[in-house]
Amino acid sequence: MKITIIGTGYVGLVTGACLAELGNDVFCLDVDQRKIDLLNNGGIPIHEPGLEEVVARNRAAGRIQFSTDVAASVAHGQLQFIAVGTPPDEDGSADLQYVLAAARNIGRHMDGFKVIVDKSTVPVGTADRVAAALQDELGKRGDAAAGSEFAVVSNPEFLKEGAAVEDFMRPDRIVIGHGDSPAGLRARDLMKVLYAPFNRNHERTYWMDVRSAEFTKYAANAMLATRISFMNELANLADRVGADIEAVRHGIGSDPRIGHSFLYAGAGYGGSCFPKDVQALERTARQYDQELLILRAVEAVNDRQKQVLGRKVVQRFGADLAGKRFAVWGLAFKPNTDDMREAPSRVLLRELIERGASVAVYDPVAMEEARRVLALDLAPEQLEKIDFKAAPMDALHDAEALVIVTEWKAFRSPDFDQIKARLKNPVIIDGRNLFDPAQMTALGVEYHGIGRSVLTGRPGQDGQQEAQA
Ligand SMILES: NC(=O)c1ccc[n+]([C@@H]2O[C@H](COP(=O)([O-])OP(=O)(O)OC[C@H]3O[C@@H](n4cnc5c(N)ncnc54)[C@H](O)[C@@H]3O)[C@@H](O)[C@H]2O)c1
Ligand SMILES: O=c1ccn([C@@H]2O[C@H](COP(=O)(O)OP(=O)(O)O[C@H]3O[C@H](CO)[C@@H](O)[C@H](O)[C@H]3O)[C@@H](O)[C@H]2O)c(=O)[nH]1
Repeated sequence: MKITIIGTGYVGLVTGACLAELGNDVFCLDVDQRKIDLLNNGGIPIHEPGLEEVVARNRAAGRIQFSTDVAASVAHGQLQFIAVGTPPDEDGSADLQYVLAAARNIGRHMDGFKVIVDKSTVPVGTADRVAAALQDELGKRGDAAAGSEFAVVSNPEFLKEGAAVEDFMRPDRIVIGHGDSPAGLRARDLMKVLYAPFNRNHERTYWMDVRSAEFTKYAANAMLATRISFMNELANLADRVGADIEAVRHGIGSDPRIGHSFLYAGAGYGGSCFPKDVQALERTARQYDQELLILRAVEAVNDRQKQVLGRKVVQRFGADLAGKRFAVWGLAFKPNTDDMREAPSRVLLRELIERGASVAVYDPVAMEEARRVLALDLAPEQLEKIDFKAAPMDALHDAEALVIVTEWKAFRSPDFDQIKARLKNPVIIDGRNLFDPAQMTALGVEYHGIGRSVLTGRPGQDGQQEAQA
């Protein structure tokens, strides 16, 4: 099929590349000329495992093209995917300006039947606004195409960064919301053909009305964020009462009604989705005079959890960190990505620097993006306190402690003798619970995990700051 993808970011590029991989003829549009030039020169603007190969293969086969030409993009696909950003507005609601601009562009140039597929994460009711914006543009036209038909369907995306290609190619489910007008049913039939290759083994598509599909996306992210905040809150309590949150995780996850996924306590959730989507759903509820109490707490717990590593440093080394140096491993909000959006490392670095410390940092792929983002977060003299190192062990020299923020695979089995030899004190503060506390004690490492104080003989102590917060 001929498909246009509007927005060539994480979701648009992965969607375009994967649909091309299935034999479709894909046109990727973006307003960012630099991004399009980079892609046309064989580059990839994001770090996403496997993506470069899929893009290269399909570019060579002539199945994917990149352009800023709006008219050509509208002419190309009968299916027009909207995959532009929906960042939080000042009040936390989703900013729909890019989505509506894309809709207007389609209305301005379309000629004949089009299906607008909303892949961006958008509040319930957005499809109606997309249809209205597009219709408004059509109404301004005096040509024969002004009466063109269209349908808006909702097809939210559930891929995770760092595993985006895999998630897209092997989805747990495909959610499609469509209307039941003749145009809506025609759109449903085209979507059925498009997604048929994903349904060969078993049917993965859930067909529903448009509003339910829009809602499903927020419900999924809100549920996952809730599980994380729930576990983080319990981990802080475990630190105080002397229980091991990892044992508790296994103990509850073995109940199939609960399951093992997304129960890892840590330094808080980040990324471009959970923080903004939880906020946006709360905002939608308020617009309808309802308060989502659970989600308000999920957000508050996460804001506090992002400070947990800073609190553990202060608890161990005191509030005044002037003249002290710390090593930080991991900057990206999660492994296998260079995405720094809402990354807990940003909260930690700010706190350490504001308390007078200097920091040596290392991340396997996010160093360049971190430099860009931290330059926006911090004043120039604060930025100077950050030393970007080329290898994890280089960050340890003269540091009071190693703080781990992101669970990259390369950090899982380090040489602890080297770590001990380089650090000033053999202290590891682990925001992702990578290591076995008993093994750390045996190795002579003073280990502070999240919710694991019972195993290091410090129940009550590691939790003190949480109690005061
Ligand atoms: N990143 C994820 O893991 C993920 C997963 C599922 C859903 N989502 C949702 O998908 C949407 C896109 O997210 P993303 O992370 O891919 O964003 P992104 O910021 O990486 O990419 C968005 C792209 O859209 C382009 N753009 C903006 N306006 C445009 C226009 N009028 N025409 C053409 N291009 C335009 C931007 O230049 C940018 O390249 C959001 O709603 C997000 O919530 C994201
Ligand atoms: O048990 C867990 C699992 C995750 N996290 C953190 O949660 C954040 C988000 O992780 P993850 O969900 O793996 O990454 P995202 O790429 O943000 O993906 C989420 O957001 C996307 C955008 O909406 C959705 O498409 C995905 O389904 C959804 O998982 C990261 O900071 C993780 O460190 C935890 O702290 N504990």
